[in-house]
Amino acid sequence: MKLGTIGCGNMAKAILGGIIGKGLICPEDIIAADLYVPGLEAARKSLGINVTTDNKEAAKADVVVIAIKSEYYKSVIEEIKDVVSEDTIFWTMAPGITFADIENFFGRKIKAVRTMPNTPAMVGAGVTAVTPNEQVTEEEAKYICELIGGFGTAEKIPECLMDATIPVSGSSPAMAFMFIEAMADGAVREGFSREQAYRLCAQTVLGSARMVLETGKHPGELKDMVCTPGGITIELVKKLEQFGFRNAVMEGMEVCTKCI
Ligand SMILES: NC(=O)C1=CN([C@@H]2O[C@H](COP(=O)(O)OP(=O)(O)OC[C@H]3O[C@@H](n4cnc5c(N)ncnc54)[C@H](OP(=O)(O)O)[C@@H]3O)[C@@H](O)[C@H]2O)C=CC1
Ligand SMILES: O=C(O)[C@@H]1CCC=N1
Repeated sequence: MKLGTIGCGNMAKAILGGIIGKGLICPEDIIAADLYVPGLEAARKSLGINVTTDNKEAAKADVVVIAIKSEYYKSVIEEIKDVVSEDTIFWTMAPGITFADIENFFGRKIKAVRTMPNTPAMVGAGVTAVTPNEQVTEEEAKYICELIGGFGTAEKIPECLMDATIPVSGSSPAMAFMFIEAMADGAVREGFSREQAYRLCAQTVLGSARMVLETGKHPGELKDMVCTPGGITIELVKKLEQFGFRNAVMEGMEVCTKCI
């Protein structure tokens, strides 16, 4: 299988790094198109892939990943639609671009898979929401999920939840990084070095996330295990609630979805 990407920015490079690193597709069978030549050259050097400034070249691949902003989809599809065959799997990752939009831009039915990846893909720990359209066979959907497995895990969801997934997993690394940064600021206030503060805080978040995934216990139960009766952790919980911690998170997620 040959894979092409249109757009070779942060997400495309993260995805390609995982797919190549896991040996799922060799670099020689990958071609990335972008307008930004220095970025393409850097990707060619670091990943060993073919690069081009001609989107049509990348669109001739069997699987075509569209890793550009939502607002460019219409014009890019206009540019490539004649070289995209009925067997091509068109892999999207842009907020708000629906199957109906894609069909409308192409003016015909095509095989499409909508995804919402996230940047932890850069370290092979991404989670990607995925939904194939009716033209994609089960075998093809399985293959795309295998490729996604190169940079993390895949979660199949219905198309109606795709936009709601953005604040849940697509954008939420930003929230997680802000949380780690805020914790580290608190640690620095107490006298820790930045380096040690980031290690302590990031490892704590990583370990806590693993507990949720590996114990299967409710996060509230895990939180309760930290809160010694009459102890000091429950004071921390109370203070966070007083400042609207959960509400701030949910409000942020709501506005993110509304912006799509
Ligand atoms: N970053 C993230 O965490 C996530 C991003 N996404 C989605 O993935 C997509 C890509 O995002 P991301 O990688 O962060 O963005 P980047 O800006 O890092 O990469 C996009 C690349 O596409 C190039 N580009 C723009 N227009 C064209 C065009 N007409 N033809 C070819 N290349 C073009 C850009 O060039 P130039 O800079 O010159 O415009 C840029 O190099 C977006 O739809 C985003 O919403 C989804 C989930 C997570
Ligand atoms: O901010 C954005 O538009 C993209 C979508 C999900 C993460 N980043």
